[in-house]
Amino acid sequence: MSIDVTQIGKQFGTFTALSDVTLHVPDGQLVALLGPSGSGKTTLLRVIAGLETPDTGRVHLAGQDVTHAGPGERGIGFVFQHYALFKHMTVFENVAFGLKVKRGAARPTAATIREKVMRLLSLVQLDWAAARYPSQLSGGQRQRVALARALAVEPRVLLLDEPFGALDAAVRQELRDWLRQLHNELHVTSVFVTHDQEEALEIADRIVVFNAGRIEQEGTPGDVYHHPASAFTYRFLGRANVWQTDAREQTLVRPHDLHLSPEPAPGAVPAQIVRVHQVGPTARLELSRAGDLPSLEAHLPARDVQAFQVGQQVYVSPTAQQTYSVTSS
Ligand SMILES: Nc1ncnc2c1ncn2[C@@H]1O[C@H](COP(=O)(O)OP(=O)(O)OP(=O)(O)O)[C@@H](O)[C@H]1O
Repeated sequence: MSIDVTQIGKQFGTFTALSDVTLHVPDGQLVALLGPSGSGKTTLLRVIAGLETPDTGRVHLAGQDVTHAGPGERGIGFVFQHYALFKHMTVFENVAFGLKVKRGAARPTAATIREKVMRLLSLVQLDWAAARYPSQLSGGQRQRVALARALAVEPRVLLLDEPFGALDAAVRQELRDWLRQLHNELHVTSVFVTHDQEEALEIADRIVVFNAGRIEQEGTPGDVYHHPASAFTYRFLGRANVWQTDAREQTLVRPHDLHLSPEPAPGAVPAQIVRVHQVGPTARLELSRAGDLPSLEAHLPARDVQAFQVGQQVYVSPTAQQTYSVTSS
């Protein structure tokens, strides 16, 4: 089911949480809302869910105006950062809950509920844990139960608010891959809030970058990463060096786009290696430049770093760069 939000504005007192936000999410897409803390991502998710009423603008689901419909009328599933499973219920009962509380004819038979819950549990690879309690599961497993529970009522839209935020890096990675796979199977239109750019770039069909209550840029992961329209997006999507700056313009370079040579080369500027930090396949070098030019961070494949050492003078040139007018940062 497609989602359209049009010119949404939302104030909390004098604070503007959302300003003129217009967004189209086509049916079946997985879209990431990406931005710093406080930029309005969760507020937009809550507006789509009907948990927050916008001051201005409209919300349409599948072309139908739901701006004033309650959350229960929208057919939306929600998964939050902190898995709110019922502690006193087994995994099976947690997933079955939304089906059991349905009223009258909408309530499936016990056999249908059982079959559906077990199918969902096998989809999230937790059928073996049906009789366990949440306290007997890891954080990642609990989050998968939360997702199965949200899917049980067959939502037309799935909203995920930092669903893996509380988990450690390895589990996050595993759940990312798994969520992407699940989405490929189910195609439920999904909106996913994160402040982790890698997470967004890896799993989303489209990325919407938020900055201070506004949409800064939107596009495919490739679009926003390779063609950031502003210094804000460039900086938010990865580490950035200020190569050159003046009153009007600023040139930014990614650490892996800096080329280092022990010998002078055309276009290369002298710098001194201040620190070499090598863990894993990539080495990080800190470089200082003469005068008051900002220092640089360069990333090299670990096998290339042997040629360089702390204190050495090197010559640095960018292999790719982006220039922005200073007002856009
Ligand atoms: N009910 C509320 N009352 C007052 N201010 C609020 C309320 N809800 C959100 N805000 C403010 O609106 C701003 C946007 O909040 P929101 O939660 O949408 O940001 P976010 O981008 O999701 O941030 P985070 O990544 O930290 O969750 C924040 O400054 C927040 O303090």
